[in-house]
Amino acid sequence: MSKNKLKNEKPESKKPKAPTPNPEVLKKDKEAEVKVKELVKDERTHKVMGVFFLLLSVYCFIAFTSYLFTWEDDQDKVFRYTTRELLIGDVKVDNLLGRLGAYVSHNFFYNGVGIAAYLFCYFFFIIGVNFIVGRRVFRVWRNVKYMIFGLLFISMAMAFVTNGADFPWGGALGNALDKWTSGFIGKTGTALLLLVAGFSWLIWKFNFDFKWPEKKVKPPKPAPVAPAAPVTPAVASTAVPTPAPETAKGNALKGDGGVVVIPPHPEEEEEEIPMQLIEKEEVTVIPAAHAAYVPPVTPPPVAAPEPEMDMDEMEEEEEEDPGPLLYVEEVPEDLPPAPTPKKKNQPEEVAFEIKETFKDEEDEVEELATVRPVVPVDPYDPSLDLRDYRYPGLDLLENHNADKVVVQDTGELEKNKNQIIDTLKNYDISIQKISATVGPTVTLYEIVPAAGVRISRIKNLEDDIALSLSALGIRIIAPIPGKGTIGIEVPNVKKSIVSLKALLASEKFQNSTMDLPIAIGKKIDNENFIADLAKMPHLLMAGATGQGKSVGINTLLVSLLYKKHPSQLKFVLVDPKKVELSLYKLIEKHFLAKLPGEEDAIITDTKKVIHTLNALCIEMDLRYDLLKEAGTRNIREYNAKFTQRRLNPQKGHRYLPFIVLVVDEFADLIMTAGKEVEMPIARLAQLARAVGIHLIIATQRPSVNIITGTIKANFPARVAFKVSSKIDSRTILDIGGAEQLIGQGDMLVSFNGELVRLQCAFVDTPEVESVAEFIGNQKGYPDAFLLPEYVDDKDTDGKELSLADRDPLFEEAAQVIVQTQQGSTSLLQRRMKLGYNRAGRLMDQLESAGIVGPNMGSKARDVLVKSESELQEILNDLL
Ligand SMILES: Nc1ncnc2c1ncn2[C@@H]1O[C@H](COP(=O)(O)OP(=O)(O)OP(=O)(O)O)[C@@H](O)[C@H]1O
Repeated sequence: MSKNKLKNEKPESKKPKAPTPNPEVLKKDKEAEVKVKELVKDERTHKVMGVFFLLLSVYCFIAFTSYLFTWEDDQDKVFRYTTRELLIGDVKVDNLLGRLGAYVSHNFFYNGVGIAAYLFCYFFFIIGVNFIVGRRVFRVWRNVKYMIFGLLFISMAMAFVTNGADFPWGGALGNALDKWTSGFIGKTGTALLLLVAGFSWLIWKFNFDFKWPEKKVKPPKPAPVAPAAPVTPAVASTAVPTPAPETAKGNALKGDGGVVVIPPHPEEEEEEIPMQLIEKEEVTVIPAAHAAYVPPVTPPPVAAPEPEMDMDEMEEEEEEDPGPLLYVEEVPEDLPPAPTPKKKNQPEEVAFEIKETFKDEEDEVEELATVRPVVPVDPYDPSLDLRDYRYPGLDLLENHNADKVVVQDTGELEKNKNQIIDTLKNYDISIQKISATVGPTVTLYEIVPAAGVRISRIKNLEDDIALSLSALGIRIIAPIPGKGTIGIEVPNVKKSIVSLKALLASEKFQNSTMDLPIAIGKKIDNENFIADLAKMPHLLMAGATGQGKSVGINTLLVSLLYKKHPSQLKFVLVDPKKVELSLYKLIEKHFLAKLPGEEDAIITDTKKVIHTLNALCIEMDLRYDLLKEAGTRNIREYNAKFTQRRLNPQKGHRYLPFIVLVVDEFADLIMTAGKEVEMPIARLAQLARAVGIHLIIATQRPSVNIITGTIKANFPARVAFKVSSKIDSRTILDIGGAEQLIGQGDMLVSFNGELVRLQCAFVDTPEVESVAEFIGNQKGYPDAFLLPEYVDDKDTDGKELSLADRDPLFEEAAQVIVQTQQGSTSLLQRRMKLGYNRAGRLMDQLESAGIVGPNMGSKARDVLVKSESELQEILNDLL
């Protein structure tokens, strides 16, 4: 904390507890506070615990193994001496790990569980691994159960088998169990008990197939008819809903999606489904005749068959699934498909589909029963698609010597203070008090003027004070909003760099729960300025060339990359300068969005910018439709509902990532495309906030013809680096001051009605490159996030009703309309992810082909073609 206060000559200022005009000055840096709770939650604490347990495991292993060879001598000593004498005294033992090793091993083996003590090494090991890796690699509860069983069984078995041996094979526990059981059921009974327990465990673990060879097995029916859903145990464990075929419709018991789930009758199942399958699915498999119909669902992307679950996994399922075995429940019709790759052990998500494999005489049961376990459902986790994604580490960033405290010359501070006082005195302005706050780039001198002094007088002396201090970039804030003081910002002779690394490492950023946290820089009092882009909700940046805009954009982008998973955020990058954002090409498959069919995700061509902006507008409209259908008001509520699986992906619902549009040189776009760019930007700025689309627009030339009133009105948050004139400053901030900045990341942020001076955090190009490389080297999505297609009206004008030039999606649209029998443009939009214009044109073409009737205003058009075969004939005729 580099906060210094200068004392005034006035006596009252010397009072130790004089009220400071600026309580902020005295504010402690909150980063220093370390709360125990946070410490416990801290990843590093977990890693330390992990290392501890791993070492404990190794320690026990060495001690135990050594004990196997040295027990005879060491046991003697352990018996001979008291614990105190043994541990503190000077007894010589042979155990590799000394007296403690001998003592611990003796207690584990002799007084404990004998050779089964090695189970503790295993247990410490799994705890250690779980802590270090930071996730449940080993299931602890399952292993605890195995441990308890293992300790009892192994110690007792060893005591029984080695009865009378000198070495404590079974330990005190084994001997006691053996003694009691032998007395109770005799030696033979104990042997049988141990065999039963041993075999039970083996069967439970490995589930051997005890098939009696001669047993007549009723010939099973051929494998399921449904082409997309073969009935195999693998499918049974698939976490993705599978389609029910058309034939199932005839047997629907409940068209509204209700499901009756009945455990199978053991006799019915026994001969046709392998034992394992029956056991696994006993909760969900039902005889087809009893099953209610679940409406067919679209097949999910092909999922690799899962290996069969072993009994442990089933056991886990049972533990985790408190749901009843028999229940009748409405299936929430809007259940999204589970994410791929699928999580093992997610019985709640299993959509099991079984085709009755044999008919009875009346051929009654030829149907597919689709059963969906209904409660409870795991929340949908969009990040599971890239479940192994690792967030970039802070080690990829540089400190830029930011940790070195740049000590300001106190002499200089004193000199400046005196100069300010003298200059004001020259104009007959006396002051009560003056204090200084040293920031990274400027020092703020706060003045409390004497009673009766008019603030405007001090304000008018800006140039004189600058002259007297012979410094550039002096800014006078009169008064400082919210305080009864006047601020004079004077550039420091020695400036310190604010490294992005320090900001990202700060507690405020690390613990932030903001939707889109951006670490912008440090305030004058060295407080970190971290804001939520989602709340801003857009950012307009201006600054003359070379003043830090590009660094500023990188700072924002890198902050977001450090906090967001690729499933949660997509960038649309517009870079007319072609070089500034090209580094981000590496993260195309993780974080970038682009137009379908485009090669490059970073847009440099003005024409493509227009298409992309319009595509974003379409995406915005589509998102609003989705929000409306879901009965939600914003992306947060919508995504919350979707992750709770209360929205049906079959109806077009999907998890909506935030989209951040970054335009590096807006002026260039406006010069070349004018209104064509301005209009979609203004639309997005006005409306896109609620649907999670946010804009960061930067420009070198903040003139009124570029930052028009429409644009300005929709960008409440604005950032100004140094600009060349007061007029530019007024254009961007509605107030002068940005022309007084000193460059190199010195900036003014106007946000929430406040104007704050910040030193922008610095991140260098090689750092951005290594972050992008780190992300880019990881497995990404198959392609960038695709925006909806946009077809320029101008490209198609005059052709639309000519069938020869019909839209490439014509056939697909016709099929959608005929299958659903709804002549609705918005249906086409949603199903095919199209913009309104294109869907409207397609509808007109369908009308010309006689597939739908004429436009009926707000009502859907009539569908004139009633079956797909009829449609096929029409399409063939059109060829
Ligand atoms: N926050 C910062 N801290 C320290 N130095 C900075 C900071 N931001 C920028 N600089 C310095 O200023 C130089 C120019 O910055 P930058 O490239 O971001 O300017 P620009 O406004 O994007 O310029 P142009 O419009 O010409 O691309 C950087 O190379 C760096 O040396």
